[in-house]
Amino acid sequence: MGTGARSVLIDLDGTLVDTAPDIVEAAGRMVQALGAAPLPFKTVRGFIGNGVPTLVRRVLAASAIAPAVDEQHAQRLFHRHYEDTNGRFGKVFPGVFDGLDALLEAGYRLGCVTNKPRSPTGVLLAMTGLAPYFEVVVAGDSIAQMKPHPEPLLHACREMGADPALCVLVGDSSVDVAAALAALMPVFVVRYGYPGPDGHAGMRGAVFIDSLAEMPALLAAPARCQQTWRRPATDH
Ligand SMILES: O=C(O)COP(=O)(O)O
Ligand SMILES: [Mg+2]
Repeated sequence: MGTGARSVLIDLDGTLVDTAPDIVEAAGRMVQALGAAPLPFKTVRGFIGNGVPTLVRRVLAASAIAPAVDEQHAQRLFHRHYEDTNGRFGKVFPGVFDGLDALLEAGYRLGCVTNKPRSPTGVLLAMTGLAPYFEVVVAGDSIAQMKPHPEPLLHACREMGADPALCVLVGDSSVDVAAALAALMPVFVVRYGYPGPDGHAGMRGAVFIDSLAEMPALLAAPARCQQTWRRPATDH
């Protein structure tokens, strides 16, 4: 195998599931409950990636809502509405089930590392039928740190009893790229996800893919993967 990787850690929002419709709807209902008009879909989709507290903060800052509004209160509103919208409008991206099946077939072990909180993560993975694929799930409130900190990735490895040097990450955002590089893991980025405010331009060291189904062949292709190993963030 090219990377020598034995385990594949995979992001959730924007990588496995197109959750933006559910998240944007819940954020819109939160904003309406606070007396303002919902923001455009694309604006809120661009705020996804750093977990709920950051999403809520960004939505409040971009909305015509009194600056005095209590962030904790807004977060509670978001969570309440997201309980209702979670898994309702979003869909598993094309190629995901094929990719996961092929990875398991090829002998890789799988972990899911998301900044989404544990409770809705569990619900969504169960609803979509994705839960059985993953040996471990590390969510946004599982430990003290979230991506872009490397610790959630390293924590997932510890939980799996896997060597981080033999893991890769598949994600969609600059948060995933930063976390993987800090954990010294090769990182693969799906082009269809939610890259964050700076788009794909700043994602140095990432290998881009169009479908998770490409992963088994890529992990077995020495040239491309070794390039990722040897060229972390600073080199491009
Ligand atoms: O909840 C978020 O902000 C992002 O979640 P993700 O890490 O699965 O993309
Ligand atoms: Mg994501």
